[in-house]
Amino acid sequence: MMLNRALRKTLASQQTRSILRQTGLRPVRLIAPSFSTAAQTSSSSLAPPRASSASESTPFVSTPSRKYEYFTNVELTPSGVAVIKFDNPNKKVNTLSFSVMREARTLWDELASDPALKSVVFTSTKDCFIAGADIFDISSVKNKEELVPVIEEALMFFLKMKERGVPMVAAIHGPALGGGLEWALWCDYRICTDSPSTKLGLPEVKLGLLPGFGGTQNLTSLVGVQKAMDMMLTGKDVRHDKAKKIGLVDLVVAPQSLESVAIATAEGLVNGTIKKKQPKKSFMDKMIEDTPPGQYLMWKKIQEMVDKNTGGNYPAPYAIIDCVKYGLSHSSGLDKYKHEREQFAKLAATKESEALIGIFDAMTQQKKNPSKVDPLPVRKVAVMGAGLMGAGIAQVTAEKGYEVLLKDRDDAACGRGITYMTENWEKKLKRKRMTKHQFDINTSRVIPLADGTSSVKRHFASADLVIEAVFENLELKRQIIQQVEEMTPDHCVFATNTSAIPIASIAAPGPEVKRPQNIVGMHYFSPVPSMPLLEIIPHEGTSDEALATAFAVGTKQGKTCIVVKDVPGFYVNRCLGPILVEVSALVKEGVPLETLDKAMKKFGMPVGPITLIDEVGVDVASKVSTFLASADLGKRMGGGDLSLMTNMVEKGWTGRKSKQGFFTYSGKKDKKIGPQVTAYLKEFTGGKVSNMSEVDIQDRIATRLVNEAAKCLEDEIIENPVAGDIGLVFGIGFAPFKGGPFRYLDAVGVGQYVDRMNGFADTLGEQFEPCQLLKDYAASGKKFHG
Ligand SMILES: C/C=C/C(=O)SCCNC(=O)CCNC(=O)[C@H](O)C(C)(C)COP(=O)(O)OP(=O)(O)OC[C@H]1O[C@@H](n2cnc3c(N)ncnc32)[C@H](O)[C@@H]1OP(=O)(O)O
Repeated sequence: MMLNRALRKTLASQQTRSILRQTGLRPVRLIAPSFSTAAQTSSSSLAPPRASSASESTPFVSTPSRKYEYFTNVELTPSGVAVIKFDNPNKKVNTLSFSVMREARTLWDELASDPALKSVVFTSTKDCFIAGADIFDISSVKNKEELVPVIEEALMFFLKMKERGVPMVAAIHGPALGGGLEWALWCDYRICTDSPSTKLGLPEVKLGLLPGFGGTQNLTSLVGVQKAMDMMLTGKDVRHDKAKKIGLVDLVVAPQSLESVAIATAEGLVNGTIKKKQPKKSFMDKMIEDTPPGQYLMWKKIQEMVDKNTGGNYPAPYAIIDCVKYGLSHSSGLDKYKHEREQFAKLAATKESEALIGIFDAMTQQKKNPSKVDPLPVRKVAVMGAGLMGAGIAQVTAEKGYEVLLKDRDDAACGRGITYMTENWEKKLKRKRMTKHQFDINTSRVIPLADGTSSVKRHFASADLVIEAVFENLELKRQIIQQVEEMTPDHCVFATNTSAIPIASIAAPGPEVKRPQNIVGMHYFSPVPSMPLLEIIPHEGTSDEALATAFAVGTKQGKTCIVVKDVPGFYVNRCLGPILVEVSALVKEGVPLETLDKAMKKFGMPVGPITLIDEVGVDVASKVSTFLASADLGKRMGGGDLSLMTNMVEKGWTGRKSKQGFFTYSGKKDKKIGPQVTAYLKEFTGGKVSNMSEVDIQDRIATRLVNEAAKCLEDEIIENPVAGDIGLVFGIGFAPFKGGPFRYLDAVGVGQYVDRMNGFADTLGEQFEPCQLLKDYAASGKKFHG
């Protein structure tokens, strides 16, 4: 959410443009990226004096074995700096679990009583500062009211540390998220590294929560309302340069200098050579945040954005707004923190939070490679086909450090692919989501190769993985395999990006295919750079190595991977089939298109089904649904009239791309239902108009989707409900606050769901009959998630 930009736009339109030019867009000076550079400007307060080296430290606790479970032995330097290092044993990241917080209190009590203590540095032994409060501890508390005293204890602990009156420095390398950043916000000085892994953020909103360790208050005082709201309402993290620019950190250094600079800073804060920074606001920010008209506009804009983005379905953003507003009107005393923790506990008890935490858990679980063997080492990836799909795959592959060959039939086709990638990277560069250095490296990693280029064979001779993204044509795909097998080494994995052709047919042994064991399906979603899901489809003969390799590369490309069975539509499109039929049935019954879209947006889908069809293309939706209708889904594809879309394709109404689908598009945002579509629908429906209730529309579409997901689980097309949830949330945007189809079933109650489906089956037909698995769960009262 570009809150700042939006507010500036509003204010600018109110005769403040000149002020904006003079003040609001003034460039902010960035800090030198490493300590060595900072040290050259030694008179600046940004350049701390040389640190007493870590090797001069004397052990504070000189036990031979480790004294604390979650911290390394704390050291006190000769100048009285205590270096406290978070170090969760046997875990990749540090979290603030209940036990860590308990031990932190004990540690502090011991440390604070030492008169030699002059200042403190908090840092970590891992490539992670702190990933936040422990999400699983929060989930494990059944009665969420019990979280209030737990958070109160944490707050008392932070206050107690502050009361000791010694300067505290947070030395951050790697993620400092949620409660981790909140810990740093209690410190007097924050230093972070310029490593790409360093990111600072308050992502609690993504878990349906709010920052409960004082974050809503402390972040707002530090960086101002607009920037704090932007961070807290979107949950997005910021990198070192942005963190410095907005005043979230005071200093940025190279990782190798972090500890010594932090110690030197702590010493400087004690002896007065370094001053604690006071938050500063630009003139424009003061106008917006500190004047009644500015505040009025600011809150109006924030409210509008939250309403638009959440559809009223997510309580957390509203609670965050409430806490910040409360804090601004109760700025002194501890009331504002009390209010914050009470709101936190309320949110933690919501079903939305439970669902969103479920998604986090599922995403984490899906990062684990399910294969029994190690993936093959992959250095070079060849992408066949430089269309939208191929270029997108090449882009995400190059971004993650692989060498990429982008092959197509001629220079023009390769050029289009390269242009697509370059334009995307230029956008990132412009938005400061990528440095010029990264841009240059990425572009240099991709080698375009047109058919017939003399070096093709040489390049392919060292490819470890080939991903094919050409037309959906079985013969063509097999011809490509033949070419590739001739040029590549024996270990090279061949991944086919198909949405419709069975992997088994592509990999069937024959003159074209000699290494079927190396073939696996990798089904990407379009547009590849922004869609988070990847379906990985082994056929019966796929080797464990090939599967493991596809999974590892997909995960490294930033995708959440689910392994699915080789059946028509795989998982996501298979579930989409029954929805498309049901949409055609509802349209045939005379439900207006806008009503359909509105109902499903209210259900929580990011866009309604009519808009979705126009966006993916009426031709694509029509092809998928007719393909699935002729596949093995039987009665589950019944009950509609797919000529709705095939007629449209014949008319050339293919959706947004042709400016004419269900809607007529006249601009980026302008769309309406034109007279030709109204006339067509009149003919299609026989003039019927239905005033079906919103709930009935939602249930008719949702039941068919959810039933198909359950049938996929019954038929072992997906491995478990976790994969089923993540697949539909990330693949088609199934309401994230419902947590996916299986969490949704658990929340509604499978028994009730089955009753609803049976009711529809009685009146509308067998396409609504619940699958056996749903009937079994309804009978036993079992839940999909524990
Ligand atoms: C009042 C305060 C409230 C809060 O603070 S709520 C929590 C807010 N924090 C977050 O939402 C951050 C969540 N975590 C992440 O975004 C990522 O993780 C990281 C960026 C920190 C690291 O990513 P990567 O390097 O890819 O590792 P990985 O596979 O995601 O996680 C490694 C292990 O760490 C566990 N983990 C990560 N964060 C937390 C957490 N906040 N609470 C509990 N566990 C966490 C995972 O589950 C997994 O565990 P396993 O290895 O057993 O699968």
